[in-house]
Amino acid sequence: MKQLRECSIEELNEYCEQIRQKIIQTVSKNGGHLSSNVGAVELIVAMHYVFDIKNDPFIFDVSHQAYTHKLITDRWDRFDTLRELDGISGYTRPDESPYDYFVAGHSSTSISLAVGAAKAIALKGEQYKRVPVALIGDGSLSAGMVYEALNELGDRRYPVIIILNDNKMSISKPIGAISKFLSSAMAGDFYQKIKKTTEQILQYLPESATYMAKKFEESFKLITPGILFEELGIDYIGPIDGHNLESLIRAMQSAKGLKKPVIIHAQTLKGKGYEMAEGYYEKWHGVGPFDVASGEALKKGVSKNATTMYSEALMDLAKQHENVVGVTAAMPSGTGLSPLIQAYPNRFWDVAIAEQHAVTSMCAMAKEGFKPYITIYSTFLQRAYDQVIHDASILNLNVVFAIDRAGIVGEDGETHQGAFDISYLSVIPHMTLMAPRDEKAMHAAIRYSYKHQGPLAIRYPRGSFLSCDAFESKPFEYGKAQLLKEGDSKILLLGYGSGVGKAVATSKILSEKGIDAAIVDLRFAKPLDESLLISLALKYETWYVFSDSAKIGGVGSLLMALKEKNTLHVKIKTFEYDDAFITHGATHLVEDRLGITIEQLAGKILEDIE
Ligand SMILES: Cc1ncc(C[n+]2csc(CCOP(=O)(O)OP(=O)(O)O)c2C)c(N)n1
Ligand SMILES: CC(=O)[C@@H](O)[C@H](O)COP(=O)(O)O
Ligand SMILES: [Mg+2]
Repeated sequence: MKQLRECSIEELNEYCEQIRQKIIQTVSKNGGHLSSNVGAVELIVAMHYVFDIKNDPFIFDVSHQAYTHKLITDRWDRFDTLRELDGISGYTRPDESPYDYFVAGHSSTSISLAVGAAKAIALKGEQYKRVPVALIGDGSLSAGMVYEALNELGDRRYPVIIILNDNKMSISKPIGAISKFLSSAMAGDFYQKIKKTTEQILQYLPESATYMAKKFEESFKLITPGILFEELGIDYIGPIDGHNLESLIRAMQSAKGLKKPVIIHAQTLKGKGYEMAEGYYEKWHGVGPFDVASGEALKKGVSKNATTMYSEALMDLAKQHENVVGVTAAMPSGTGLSPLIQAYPNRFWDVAIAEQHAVTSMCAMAKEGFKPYITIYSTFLQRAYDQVIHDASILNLNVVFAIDRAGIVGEDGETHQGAFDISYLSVIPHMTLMAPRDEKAMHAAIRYSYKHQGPLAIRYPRGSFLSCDAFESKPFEYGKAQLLKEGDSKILLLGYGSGVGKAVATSKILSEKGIDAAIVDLRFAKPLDESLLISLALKYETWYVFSDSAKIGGVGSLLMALKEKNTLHVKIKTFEYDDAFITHGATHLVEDRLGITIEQLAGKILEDIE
């Protein structure tokens, strides 16, 4: 394969087509982020053509759109292992390739990384030999962290190239003034025509007139999105066609020559090159395996997932109580809030990728007497941790954190696992933690949540619960657990949330071996049901904890504290996650790697008994 820079535009376009087909074929088999990636092919090929991957930091925001970068660098042959356990990650990972500058998965970090890299480059005296290049999408431009970075960059003026991939989509249709501003009319054809006409006139005018004409063209920037960036001290180039390699290469070369902060505004079509996905389709952002010809999903979800259960339960509550409101941070379908936003557009909002704003704005609504449901993935709530403490908990406000994707999420890997919410929330005064074990319990939890006083976190998994139908569903009562079954042995299995189903399944394996374990559904991790647990300690001396969460600060450690406080004579062993980030791959394979499948857990208990 020739070096990119030796290729003609025709050859580069051909190469883009090969890359696009490779992405479509691979994602159709493995699943992954389709429309973001096929829409960014020319952008990334042009980046590699103009900039030096061995020298210039290539920084991909979220990096879910970086498949082309992986294919160009050193991973074409391994690309069919995309998102598989021990395979290529769906995000950039420096431990996967030296060409991946930084890890990503959470949005809007790229410009801060570029500013930091630029500072380091300047301090090392490499300022004009290396330049950070950040690729960021229009959706990711809505998060506050971007403006923290632009604020400094525009002032310090380090040479940094920002490539804005504006496909007028986040996961779903983007909301907010910034996306409206980016797609303001003047950024479209009219401005391009004026620009082209100006350039044509320029060719025939004497030098002196050129200056005036240049000023005339510059003045038009005042009515393009460029004004936002130019006023912040960031030079603006665009808007340009993000699928036209010649325009992209020319823009990137001129940006590189400016040796100052520049943003290139490239307009692309999300899903470009796979017709069914071209345009504004939320469903083609993150997909499971699908048939390329028909676009049909190959794996249909069998049982109702926890997200749908939550969505239905919240809809019931919203119908009953007008003061129920809620937000999502740019994930209306992923969190199940779409039906509520449609049914009650004045009470449920998508606030864009703005988790901190989501939390704090809902705290003001709670202060005003509303009952907000802040609906957010466990991993993305990490972005608003201070707001949970500072704005929701100190005032002991009646806000509900509906924490989706709690536990192992699978192919998204380290940056997305919902491992830490129990640990990071249980330490906050006034915070209550609870978790339903199945659909009936989800409805009961949401009914309970409405009357709960103070901040309340309800966690539930990606996908569906394991069945617990054998046991009666009871209304939730503050701090109360539910003893599901007594046992003849001295063994007690304590489940929390999705862990209850695992405890139930494990107990079935034990009973086949003649071991009759008791099972308790904790229902609350904070506060624990102290009186019940003290009484159970008298009968069951060995406790096994089932919770999809990190060990440190998790349910097991909360139980250890209760044991210490009450001098309980019990041995406690938790099956929560060790102190390590959890890799990507199908959840059941990852759990097997961690040794926490039901069969493995039953085996560990049997080993202890022997
Ligand atoms: C902090 C954070 N919140 C939410 C998400 C979920 N998320 C992943 S990609 C995405 C949309 C990004 O849109 P854009 O930047 O326009 O990229 P595109 O997919 O359109 O190329 C969102 C909301 C995330 N990765 N990080
Ligand atoms: C890139 C990103 O962060 C999201 O697209 C995420 O992958 C969605 O996860 P779910 O598939 O669990 O909704
Ligand atoms: Mg976008």
